[in-house]
Amino acid sequence: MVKKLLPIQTCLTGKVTVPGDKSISHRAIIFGALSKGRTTITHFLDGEDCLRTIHAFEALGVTIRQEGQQVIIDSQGADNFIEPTQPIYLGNSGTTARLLLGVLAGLPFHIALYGDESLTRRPMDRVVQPLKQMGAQIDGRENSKYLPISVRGGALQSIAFIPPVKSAQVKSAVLLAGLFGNGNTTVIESTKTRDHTENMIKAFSGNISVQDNSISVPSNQQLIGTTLAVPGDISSAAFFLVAAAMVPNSKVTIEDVGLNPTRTGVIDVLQQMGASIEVVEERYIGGEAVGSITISSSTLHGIEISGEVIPRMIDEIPIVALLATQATGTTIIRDAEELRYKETDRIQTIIDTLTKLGATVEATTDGMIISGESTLSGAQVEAFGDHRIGMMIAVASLITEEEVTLVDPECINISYPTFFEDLSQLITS
Ligand SMILES: O=C(O)C1=C[C@@H](OP(=O)(O)O)[C@@H](O)[C@H](O)C1
Ligand SMILES: C=C(OP(=O)(O)O)C(=O)O
Repeated sequence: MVKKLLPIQTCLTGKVTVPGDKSISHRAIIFGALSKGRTTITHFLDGEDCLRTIHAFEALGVTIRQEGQQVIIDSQGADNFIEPTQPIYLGNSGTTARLLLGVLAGLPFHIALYGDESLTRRPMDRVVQPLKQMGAQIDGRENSKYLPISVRGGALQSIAFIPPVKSAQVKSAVLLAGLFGNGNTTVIESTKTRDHTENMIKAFSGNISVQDNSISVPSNQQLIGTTLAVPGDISSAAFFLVAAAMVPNSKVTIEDVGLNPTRTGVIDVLQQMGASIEVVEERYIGGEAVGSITISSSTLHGIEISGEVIPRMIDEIPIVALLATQATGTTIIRDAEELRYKETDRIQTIIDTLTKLGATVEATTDGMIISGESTLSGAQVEAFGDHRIGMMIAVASLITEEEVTLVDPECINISYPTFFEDLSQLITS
């Protein structure tokens, strides 16, 4: 399919609530399935990736009822899981693959996993290596680096692990496996990554200790089902934050959005670039800060983006790169090599896409250099099946001189099925 996207004639105004956080939605299903009793989730992200996590736990015999954004899980915990007779399909979802591997490592089953073309290219050895160290038998393509992968799990040994990559998925996989260990499992991070797994273990009445960047979880815990409201996804909100900052005379408020400090790097970076943003933290749900963000069109300048902020905004780098094309001066992004291991090599796909739209962008090994204040032009562009690149193109099309044709808009359903409706609701007629 192709979608024709017209430049905006007016501005963006109003309020919007974005769908539930993808990372929290995945974890709510996983911990609901591992717990005893009923878990009720509201504002669940009804996107393709999170549906893969639901299907994986259904394959393990868990009863899950989904009606749009409400999900009810009835489970008796992992002791009652059953061995699936068919391989489990993970679609495009890296989070499902890596967190599920952590759970399967502790189950007395033989289970095979496979994914779509993109997921089949993404590295799994980052979780396979520590899980093997804990005692799971795992076998996959190219020395267990890639899917398809099969797991023979069981009783595990608890370990202390320092992830070689800055990844919440790796941390979470090891902590999940730690629940099936024989003592305390500890993960020590060099740079803090999103901490939704830690918050959720507490929300499900579990024990976890967090001291700076060292996280320890004891084994043999009985998690208890709970009721959870998922905050809006700041990674989805970022597309509207950038759109409002770029399009003259705009002012947009995103309500009920997650403001967990391990995720708000995009707010810090937009502020440093000169954006006029007001953040109001209103409440905590399940250990997660929630509030509203208001942003107005702003005069922007280039900055250097590197270091500890990178994991706090890793999925927002494509849309921030677009914003940098509209800022004066140069923006340099460093320490972001992890972008090469996402749904696409995002350093390459950002460069290819923005260059095709007329921007001046250069790749480096761990980031990019963006020269500011380009006039963007219309073109036929592809998202390469990557939802974040698809939404970046849609936002770029608001300010191009001519029409943009987006070749594969359906990939946006992976994380934001109602993206185009929510965007058009903000466009003032
Ligand atoms: O833990 C998570 O839910 C996620 C962690 C990040 O990946 P890494 O852990 O690979 O950095 C992020 O890019 C992904 O969208 C979701
Ligand atoms: C990288 C992403 O997700 P995942 O790793 O779950 O595929 C993303 O949503 O941008």
